[in-house]
Amino acid sequence: MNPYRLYLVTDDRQPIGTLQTVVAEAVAGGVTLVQVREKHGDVRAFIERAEAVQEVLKGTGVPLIINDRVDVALAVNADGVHLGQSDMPAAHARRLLGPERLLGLSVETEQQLFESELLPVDYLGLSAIFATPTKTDLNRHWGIDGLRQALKYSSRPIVAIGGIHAGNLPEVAQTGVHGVALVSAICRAPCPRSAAQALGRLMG
Ligand SMILES: Cc1ncc(COP(=O)(O)OP(=O)(O)O)c(N)n1
Ligand SMILES: Cc1ncsc1CCOP(=O)(O)O
Ligand SMILES: [Mg+2]
Repeated sequence: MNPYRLYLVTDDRQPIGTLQTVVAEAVAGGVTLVQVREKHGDVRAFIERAEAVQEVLKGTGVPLIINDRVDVALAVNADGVHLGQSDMPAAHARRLLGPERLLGLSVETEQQLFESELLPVDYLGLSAIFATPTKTDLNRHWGIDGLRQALKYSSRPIVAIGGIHAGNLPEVAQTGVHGVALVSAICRAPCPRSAAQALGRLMG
């Protein structure tokens, strides 16, 4: 099974109850991987929210990924970590996480894409495909052509992220990308369950 196909990244602005409801609905709608992404609270809040999501995921078979923080992933015994370019280096993270946990890395430039071939990571998050209000500290976007080039070059599974929704997902899926990661198209949907179902169908 390809775990990257429909990858939910949580919205750190949602209260913990909403977070749990969104994750439960999204899993019912077919998401294959869940990342807890916290950019504002302290480490205690991060752990609390990660454990709240973990409770929802229990028994579903959907793995839990922690954004940025290897210590939080180890503390809650998560299934993996997603690292950015200024987080702990991938080799150090791999040593701490062991060989089994999933390790993802964001790549924002061609140079980072080339370097990633030598790193002990399981997948790449190609960041960002399109501009998005969810993350505004990115100054360039891969677009569909950039995504196609990255898929040709990389030996790793690629997850496309940034500004993806039902309207543009067909052209993203057409590239043959391994997965798509989404925040607002699921978390901010009136019904996260049917949004996930519809997005999953578009992924094919
Ligand atoms: C699947 C996936 N891809 C990319 C990112 C972005 O990570 P990063 O560049 O570290 O930025 P933040 O998410 O930490 O703001 C991601 N989180 N997930
Ligand atoms: C976390 C992240 N990394 C690159 S773009 C992005 C935000 C994606 O959010 P949305 O799916 O709402 O555009
Ligand atoms: Mg990060």
